[in-house]
Amino acid sequence: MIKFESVSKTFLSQKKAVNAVDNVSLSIAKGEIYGVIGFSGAGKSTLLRLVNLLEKPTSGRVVVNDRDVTSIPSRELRQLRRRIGMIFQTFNLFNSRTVYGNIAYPLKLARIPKDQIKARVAELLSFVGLEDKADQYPEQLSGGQKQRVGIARALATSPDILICDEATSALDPETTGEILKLLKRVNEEYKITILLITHEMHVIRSICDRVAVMENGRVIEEGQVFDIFANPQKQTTRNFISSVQNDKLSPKLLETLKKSHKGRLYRIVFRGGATSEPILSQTARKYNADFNIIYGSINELQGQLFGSLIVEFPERTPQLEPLIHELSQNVEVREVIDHES
Ligand SMILES: Nc1ncnc2c1ncn2[C@@H]1O[C@H](COP(=O)(O)OP(=O)(O)OP(=O)(O)O)[C@@H](O)[C@H]1O
Repeated sequence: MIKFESVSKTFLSQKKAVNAVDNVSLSIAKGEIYGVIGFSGAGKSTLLRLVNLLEKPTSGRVVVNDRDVTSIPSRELRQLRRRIGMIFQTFNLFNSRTVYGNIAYPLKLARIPKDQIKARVAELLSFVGLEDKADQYPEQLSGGQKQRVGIARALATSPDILICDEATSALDPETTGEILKLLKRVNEEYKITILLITHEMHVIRSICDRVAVMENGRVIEEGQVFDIFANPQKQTTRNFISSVQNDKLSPKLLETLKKSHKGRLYRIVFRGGATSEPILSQTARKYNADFNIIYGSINELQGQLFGSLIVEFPERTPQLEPLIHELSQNVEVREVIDHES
């Protein structure tokens, strides 16, 4: 559906070359929600803009719907762009047009007859839940409502692909959740492939099937969201994950816990299958040991359970070493000695 083949994009800025996208190869399948995450300046926006040729690659190929976008004539490019909807962090609505006018705009450009435009806009307004706002202007809408208009406008020409440039970054957490649910519906009900960029890991965790982590123009890690969460390879990825895991101990909290828990502290990481088994209690019972769960979180991710607990075993536990050894056959176990980065 979308393929980046050894794609690079270099900008010349004050006579210095900036490799915004550096030899990226990615393949996004039809029907997927694919997320690209990275810090500011990682190259995400540039990568996204290569899909509809708002930027031209310096080298490599970008293939969309089996066509190399860099080599197609401009008339065909216009047609291809109708197959690719785009939404933005700042919504980019026309302030002088009503909600109706904004959504109708791409249909007018495509010379669709007026009665068909009316029917399509009505359908889209109902889909995004703004039936009663057709005659209002963007300035009369909340951020979430503006993004709904942005989504309706992007869907107007029935695209196959929706690209989202930090679509929820300007919204509060509750509105973000609503917009992400709407994007999920866009994907499921209209079967639209979504490519999104974000710097927020919770966006990836909420709706993406696969994720690529970008740093300095390169993809440093890529895969199924669950696999990346369960087994991150790079420190940048770990940092993004810990921003949503909420189970890392700060030095201050560790100090407090150690004051009130004098035993040995272990972090036990659960990934997928292991969470459905009572491994911890079974193993502790076998060794006749007590334990105390003192901190942690278990979340759902792509239908699987995932998370970690910090467990205290009393210092006097008689067979602690074999118990920990047996536990670590099934789950990841590590002693919490110092604060964790
Ligand atoms: N038109 C341009 N001319 C010169 N340099 C550019 C241009 N566009 C982007 N860059 C540079 O390319 C690099 C990647 O920028 P890009 O906007 O793609 O990153 P990003 O990950 O989307 O960051 P942000 O989230 O801040 O937008 C940055 O160093 C940026 O300064």
